[in-house]
Amino acid sequence: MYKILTLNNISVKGLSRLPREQYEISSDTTRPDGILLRSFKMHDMEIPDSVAAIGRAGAGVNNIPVDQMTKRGVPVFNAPGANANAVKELVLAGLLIASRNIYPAMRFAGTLEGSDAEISAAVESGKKQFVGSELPSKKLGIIGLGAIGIRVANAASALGMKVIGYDPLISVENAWKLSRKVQQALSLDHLFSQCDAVSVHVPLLDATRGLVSKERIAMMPDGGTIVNLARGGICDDEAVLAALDSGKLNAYVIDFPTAALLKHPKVVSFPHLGASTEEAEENCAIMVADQLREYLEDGTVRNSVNFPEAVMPRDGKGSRITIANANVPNMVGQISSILAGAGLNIADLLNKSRGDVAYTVIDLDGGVEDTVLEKLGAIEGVLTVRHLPGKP
Ligand SMILES: NC(=O)C1=CN([C@@H]2O[C@H](COP(=O)(O)OP(=O)(O)OC[C@H]3O[C@@H](n4cnc5c(N)ncnc54)[C@H](O)[C@@H]3O)[C@@H](O)[C@H]2O)C=CC1
Ligand SMILES: O=C(O)C(=O)COP(=O)(O)O
Repeated sequence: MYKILTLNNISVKGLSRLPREQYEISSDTTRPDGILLRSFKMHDMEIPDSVAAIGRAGAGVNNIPVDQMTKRGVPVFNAPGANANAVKELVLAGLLIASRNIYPAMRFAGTLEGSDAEISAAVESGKKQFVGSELPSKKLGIIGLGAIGIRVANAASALGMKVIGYDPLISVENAWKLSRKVQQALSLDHLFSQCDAVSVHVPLLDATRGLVSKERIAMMPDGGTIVNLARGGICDDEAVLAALDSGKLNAYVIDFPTAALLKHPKVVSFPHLGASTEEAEENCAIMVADQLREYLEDGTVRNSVNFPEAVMPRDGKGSRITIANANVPNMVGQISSILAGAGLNIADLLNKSRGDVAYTVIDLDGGVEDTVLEKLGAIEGVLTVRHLPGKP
């Protein structure tokens, strides 16, 4: 029986991918084999050494101590693209809320009292305070052309906006998906200096912290909008607030409000709502539950943020061993010597590496003794050894 600890509410459709006769799922289990979570902050948590894998039902993994898990040989999975449409829709909503002054206009309408005739008169005289602008008159800069950025760029372009994107690490697959109308920015400064609105869609990393800075905001045309549904910290909030006060910026759309941001009338705050749709919650939970199950049962690695992709078909009968180790020379040599020394025949073998981690999947013709697993675990640099018995 595998034990799964949930640290957030995970969609039932996702959890149902883990059969109850094999999986015990609980929010307070001890010694779990796997963890499923959304935005729970794991950095201050003691992660039991029983944990073999972690599944993030979403995109961002800055709430998970990924480096620490890599050193332990524990893969962290996420659900790339599974909530991207939900975020795209909220970005478009944010742009429209800001450009049409929808929030103050709704507040104004909500305060009106009197007869229908009086309300009608107040509506007609009051509406001039909320005159907005239309999206096609604006140029939008997208920073980060991943699952979300691509969708925002294509949708904004289809709505008639001029769109320019910046992503020096764009994948070939994503580049193929980008509308031909989207221009390429050669640098961040090139993007900021010509965009009325800028939307960030990068992970929070050392390299992206404070990316929307005082200096870059100063390059924008007056009256601009910043949209940040990516993570708090990517924009320098103090610089944004100062630019809102001076009129340099007209609006800041944020999914990660702080006390200072909530007080400002030009800030459009959402309560981290980007991925909160039934569809996205289900998509993410299903994707990550499937990946966690495949890893626990077969050692397959798909969509990990710290492990190499490793998919080796399995006939199911023989034993499978998986080994995560430091990515140094002669590991496969040492592993196969130990197996040969124990008289075990390797039926199939896959070895992949990514950064500091290498991962080996070995199918054996027969079973394997615990003493052999102990010898494998004792090789210097080996992080984890898992034995996945054959299935009938
Ligand atoms: N508000 C919400 O509920 C949600 C927020 N997010 C946030 O959005 C982020 C992006 O999500 P996805 O598009 O799904 O991820 P993704 O991994 O598909 O795309 C990220 C893109 O950023 C690019 N990138 C990385 N560093 C960069 C840099 N320094 N400059 C420019 N581009 C850079 C990468 O090349 C990649 O193309 C997540 O990491 C997460 O923080 C994601 C989903 C929901
Ligand atoms: O997927 C992401 O990165 C998100 O920010 C979504 O967070 P959530 O799962 O809604 O807590």
